[in-house]
Amino acid sequence: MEGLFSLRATPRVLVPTVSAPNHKPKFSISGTRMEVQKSKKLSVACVRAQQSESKDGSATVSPLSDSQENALKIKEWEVGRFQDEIAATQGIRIRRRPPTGPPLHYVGPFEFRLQNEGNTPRNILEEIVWNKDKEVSQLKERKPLGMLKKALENAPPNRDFIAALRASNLRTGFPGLIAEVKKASPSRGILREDFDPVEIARAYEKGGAACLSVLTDEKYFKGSFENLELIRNAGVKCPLLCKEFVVDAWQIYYARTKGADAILLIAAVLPDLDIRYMTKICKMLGLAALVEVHDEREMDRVLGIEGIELIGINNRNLATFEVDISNTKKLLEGERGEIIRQKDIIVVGESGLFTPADVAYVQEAGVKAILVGESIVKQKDPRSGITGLFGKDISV
Ligand SMILES: O=P(O)(O)OC[C@@H](O)[C@@H](O)c1c[nH]c2ccccc12
Repeated sequence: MEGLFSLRATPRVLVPTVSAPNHKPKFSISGTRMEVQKSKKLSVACVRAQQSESKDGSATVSPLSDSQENALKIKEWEVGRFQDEIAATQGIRIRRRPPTGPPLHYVGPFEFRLQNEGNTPRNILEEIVWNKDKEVSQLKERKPLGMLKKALENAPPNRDFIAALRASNLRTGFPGLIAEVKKASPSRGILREDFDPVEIARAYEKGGAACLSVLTDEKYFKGSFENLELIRNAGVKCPLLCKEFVVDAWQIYYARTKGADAILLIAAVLPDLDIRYMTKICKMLGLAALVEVHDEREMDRVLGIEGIELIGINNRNLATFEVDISNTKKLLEGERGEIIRQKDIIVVGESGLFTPADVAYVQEAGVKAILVGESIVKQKDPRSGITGLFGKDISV
């Protein structure tokens, strides 16, 4: 069941036949293999191509009639509903895109009407995801996957993100540090006015960071892929995490072409099937996947997925911004901690870490790595910010 209605992250999706009670499409697209696209234009084009393929394989383009376009819109709307329903069964409350409401002719005084909650995101994470979804569909049109795949040949070589964390943990006896190049956030506003990403990255490296995290979201975090590329091309040796809101596998390829060594996958946004599929793509591309959870349910989902090597526990709830570092401890207690040790998964304590006592607390809870932004990026000299964070100079 789950596999049938995979999200648009999945390149090829079997669209189920669902009959609309009051609408009889004049043609059937059931069983058609098509990519579920938000962009109606693209989907229409896709079905058109399917439709027009003749027996001898030659393609002729025949325009869709109004009723065919309507049938397609209904399918798209229905698939969108299924996606949200599947996500909801996994406790995911983030909807991938704004509800559009059923096509007009699909509702009526005597027909059933599904509620359209309106186009207002329920929280900041949902708003970011909706925005990202739009952004990605536009980018994809300019740089289709085929083009990205070619660009991979010229991508900078991969560095081993997880090995760097393990090595740093062994070398210093502290959790390996992923230091975040972060200019701003929706919860904290601007963190640093004089923001030179390369200078900050170099300072982090000198200060003993094992890896770096580079925010690439522009709208909410004032980050960019340009920053990622600049840092990568400046010869910084620490492996780089692309800190993005991934809603589409296309973004993983894109991150790799820009020199990322790891990418973030957020369990509050991505259903299990997406996480499975995306971690496989990461492996194929030689990227580490940092799978982020923030509550027990997300942790249990992720622990049930084969092949997960790196889990981040976010102490900040991305929907409410509340920060509580005891979250890391809570999620590592008991059986969960046991499974993590057995599977040799590296856990990263994320967000809200400011002092040596904070670091000791999450280390005691079982993390082998930490992800820190605000407390070190705000220091005049981020290098000494690292020394302050650990209460010790950890540089090589
Ligand atoms: O600045 P802090 O509190 O040290 O947090 C860093 C990092 O954990 C945080 O930026 C983060 C964790 N997960 C995210 C997901 C998206 C955006 C940002 C984040």
